[in-house]
Amino acid sequence: MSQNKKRIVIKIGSSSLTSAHGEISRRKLEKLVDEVVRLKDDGHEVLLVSSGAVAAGYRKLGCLERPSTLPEKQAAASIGQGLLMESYSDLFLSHGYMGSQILITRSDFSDENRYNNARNTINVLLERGIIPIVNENDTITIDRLKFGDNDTLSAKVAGLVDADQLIILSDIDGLYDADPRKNSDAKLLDKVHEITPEIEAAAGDPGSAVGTGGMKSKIDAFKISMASGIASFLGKANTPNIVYDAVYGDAVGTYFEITTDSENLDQKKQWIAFNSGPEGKVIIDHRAKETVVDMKQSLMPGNVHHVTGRFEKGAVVRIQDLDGEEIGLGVVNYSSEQMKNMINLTEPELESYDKAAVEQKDFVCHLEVSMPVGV
Ligand SMILES: Nc1ncnc2c1ncn2[C@@H]1O[C@H](COP(=O)(O)OP(=O)(O)O)[C@@H](O)[C@H]1O
Ligand SMILES: N[C@@H](CCC(=O)OP(=O)(O)O)C(=O)O
Repeated sequence: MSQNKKRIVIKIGSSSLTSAHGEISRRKLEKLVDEVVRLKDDGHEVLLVSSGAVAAGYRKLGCLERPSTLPEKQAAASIGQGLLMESYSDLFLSHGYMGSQILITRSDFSDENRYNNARNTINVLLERGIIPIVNENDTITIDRLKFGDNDTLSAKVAGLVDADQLIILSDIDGLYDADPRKNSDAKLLDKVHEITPEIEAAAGDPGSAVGTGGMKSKIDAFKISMASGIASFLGKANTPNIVYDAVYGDAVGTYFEITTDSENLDQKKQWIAFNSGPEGKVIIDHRAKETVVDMKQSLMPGNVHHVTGRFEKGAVVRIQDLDGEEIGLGVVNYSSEQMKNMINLTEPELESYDKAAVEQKDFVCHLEVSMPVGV
């Protein structure tokens, strides 16, 4: 990749793509496509995470307003996703570019092989100049297994493809220090280096009937992107040239900047922290906690106090202290049964277990990502 060529992930929300009647607005789609085309013409790689399937489909399903039951939303998405892709494909082709559809479920990401496979596929598309268009596979995913909103999905996808920038477009021109609907004095924050508890408290619910995540889910997304070392931006979708200006640093909106102090989890740790879905718990005492967190050493078999749940070697588990406080997540080198067997062994007896229980390279500390990991 040449010095100025960037890999950019752009997420656009339902409210920014649909008309007041809830159907896809051709004008809004054209504006977005025009901006993506400008970036492509400049040589950048662009991936879109586009919402809008439910909003685009519910009227054609015969519902007068956005449905609230899961089966109806899924049926609406089944209609709307096709319409959405048809419009994107037509528009990109009219500029000489090709779009491609990628529908993802959370279980695709919780399986490390499928996660890596998704990365390889998307890399091929991006390297060949295609514009991958990602959405959650709404039609078949059951509620419990949903990403739920496309904000966090976009941050996870940005991490997956090792993007240089994540741009989230919404119906508001950035992050305010209070919910602007409830506080007329709320001020736009143009730069954020850290998601503080104050910022979390200021982030409220969706601003429209078609939006799902609100500012809360955007903040969760920015926590993920920042922990993954990805510079990010939040701005208003209908501002002229917003995407282009966001890439070149001149846009009105909120820039989430990466500093030298920022965490920059490698891809394995990103997968452990944000995608894996932990299976059981390994409980350790306070001395072992110091070893793992402060001294940054691996967790040895002798450090394991007890385990709960069943897991196999290679699983991701929650690591907690004796008070039940979450320390982090890690990949275990032994199954739960093996760990239960090793607990009452003496030092010499433990010598037959020559591997760490959890290696430091496979451990993500809760503090490193300033959020409960594995959610
Ligand atoms: N602190 C805040 N700063 C900006 N917007 C906020 C804040 N708290 C709540 N919001 C609301 O979040 C909305 C954007 O989220 P959402 O409706 O889910 O949009 P989208 O469909 O673009 O994902 C804004 O319209 C705004 O009303
Ligand atoms: N996957 C759903 C959108 C879910 C979602 O996050 O919506 P939004 O809050 O508008 O970004 C759809 O395409 O309708």
